[in-house]
Amino acid sequence: MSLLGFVRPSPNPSGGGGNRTIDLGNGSEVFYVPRFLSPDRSWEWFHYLDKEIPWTRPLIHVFGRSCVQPRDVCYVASKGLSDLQYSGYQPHAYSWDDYPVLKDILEAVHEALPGSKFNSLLLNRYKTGSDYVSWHSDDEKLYGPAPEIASVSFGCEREFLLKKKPTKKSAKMQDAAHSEPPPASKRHKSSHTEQHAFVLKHGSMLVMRGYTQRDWLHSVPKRSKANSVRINLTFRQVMV
Ligand SMILES: O=C(O)CCC(=O)C(=O)O
Ligand SMILES: [Fe+2]
Repeated sequence: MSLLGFVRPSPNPSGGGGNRTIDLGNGSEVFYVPRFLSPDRSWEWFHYLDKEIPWTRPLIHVFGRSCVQPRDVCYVASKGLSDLQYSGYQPHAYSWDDYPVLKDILEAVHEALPGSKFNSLLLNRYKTGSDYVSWHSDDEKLYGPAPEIASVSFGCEREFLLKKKPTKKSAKMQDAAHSEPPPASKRHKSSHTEQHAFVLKHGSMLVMRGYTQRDWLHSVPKRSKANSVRINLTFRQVMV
């Protein structure tokens, strides 16, 4: 444990401490560190973030429709980067200097992931189990072709799902099958159902690497039993 209060990942990434590396195939990988930060420090940071971050719930545009984003968000970025834009929404970029705790968390992430140079951060707050993020990938051009994304979670545990994007071939097969879903016994054979689930713990870090954004989708679905606030920080590197 360092002064910053975080636990270094073990030298063998898939070894002790519950750390898990999942090889998703074709150059995609997920690395999960359940005890990245100590619980006490994580609660201290949770309360700071809950209170001090200027959370907003913007109007976004998806599939030709406007809707309120189903969670609170905020965006922090270094000066001089290209603007982030998603779902017809361009968030205001706050400065790291406005929120010193974010710099401490960034330092902890950089120390744990040698070579990483994150310069932007998307913050999410899920107030209840009705808040969620639907299936998507963070494949915006400004992150480059194979971005590393580090996601740190605080508060209520929520499920994080990953599923493979349908390939052109499997999409065609689905079209041919029309509306009837396949019988349960056949479902596992479809590439659509290749899926992984993680329960993201208070103080944990999950890292997506390689071609995960190109080839996989991820989501945090609604959960009626999740009855307290979860805050999630996703660190990214905008290419300059
Ligand atoms: O809340 C999470 O764990 C994921 C958030 C996410 O996927 C995103 O901000 O792009
Ligand atoms: Fe994402």
